[in-house]
Amino acid sequence: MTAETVQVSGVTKTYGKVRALTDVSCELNEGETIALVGHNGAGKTTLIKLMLGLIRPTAGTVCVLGEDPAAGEFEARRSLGYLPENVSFNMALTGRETLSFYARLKRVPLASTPALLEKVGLDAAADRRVGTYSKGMRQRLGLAQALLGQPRVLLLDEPTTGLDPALRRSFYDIVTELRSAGATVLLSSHALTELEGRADRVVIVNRGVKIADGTIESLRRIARLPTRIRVKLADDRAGGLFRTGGWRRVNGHQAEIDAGPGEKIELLRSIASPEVPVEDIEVVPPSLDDLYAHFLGSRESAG
Ligand SMILES: Nc1ncnc2c1ncn2[C@@H]1O[C@H](COP(=O)(O)OP(=O)(O)OP(=O)(O)O)[C@@H](O)[C@H]1O
Repeated sequence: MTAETVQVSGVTKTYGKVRALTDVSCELNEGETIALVGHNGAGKTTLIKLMLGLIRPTAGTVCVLGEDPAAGEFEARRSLGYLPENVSFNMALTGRETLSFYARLKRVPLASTPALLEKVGLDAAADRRVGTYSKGMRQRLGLAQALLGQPRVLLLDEPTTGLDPALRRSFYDIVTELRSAGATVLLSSHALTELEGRADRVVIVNRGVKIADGTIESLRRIARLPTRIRVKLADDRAGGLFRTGGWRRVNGHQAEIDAGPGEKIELLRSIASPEVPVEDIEVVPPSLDDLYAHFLGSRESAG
């Protein structure tokens, strides 16, 4: 069994009259990458700040690496890495000086910083002032700071904002490496499409309430959303294809249908018939965007 690193139990957090989280419970495990997904203001940053011990829950408990993160002597703090949504650095310092500053704060050996700068692709720019860095470079410096001390739990708030596609890929390569080393990586994000295939689990929050929590596969099973089957026909003849109701012609050579749970295999068999001049078949399962919209919609209609 995998070990639990973070445990949030029945947490409610209010800021004055604003209720940011209501009775949220979730566990994060070792070697797991979790996507924390929700609208603006859903409560994602609040949840991360609670895990960091920057704020205290109004009700409920938070336990990180066996300790209360808001306690004065939170020993496990050095095993936590955090990348805030908006990284702000002293513009007058160089990248190397900035990272050394954080290494001292975290009591991490300074000797570990050059390798981190290299890991995030900033070695060549390490002696330039941060004020001359692009947004993506600052984001990468933020990531290097979060990686100081080989954290066991990494909390990354909107980490890929400002990164171009190549940098995003190298960012996710780093995340994969950390996960393999047993770290818990929590990524809060709006960029749902890029999280597919990268997150082991998805936690969806809406207006401070957790509305879904599971692997993408399990959420697909629960949501029972249709899988889209798209076929490319070799010519204008559709053969017996349209005998099955539900098909839509996309254009002269393409048609698609939404297959409900349990219908997919039967539909694929009917397409495989020699009567149908199929050139290509594409099977598109519901995306994370579709699942998110589904869970949000079912919550809204329930309440
Ligand atoms: N210090 C604060 N004082 C008062 N209200 C706050 C405070 N911090 C957050 N809130 C409110 O709590 C709610 C949750 O905010 P939070 O920042 O956790 O959301 P979020 O999901 O991270 O949003 P975003 O995606 O926009 O970053 C919002 O209504 C926000 O306005």
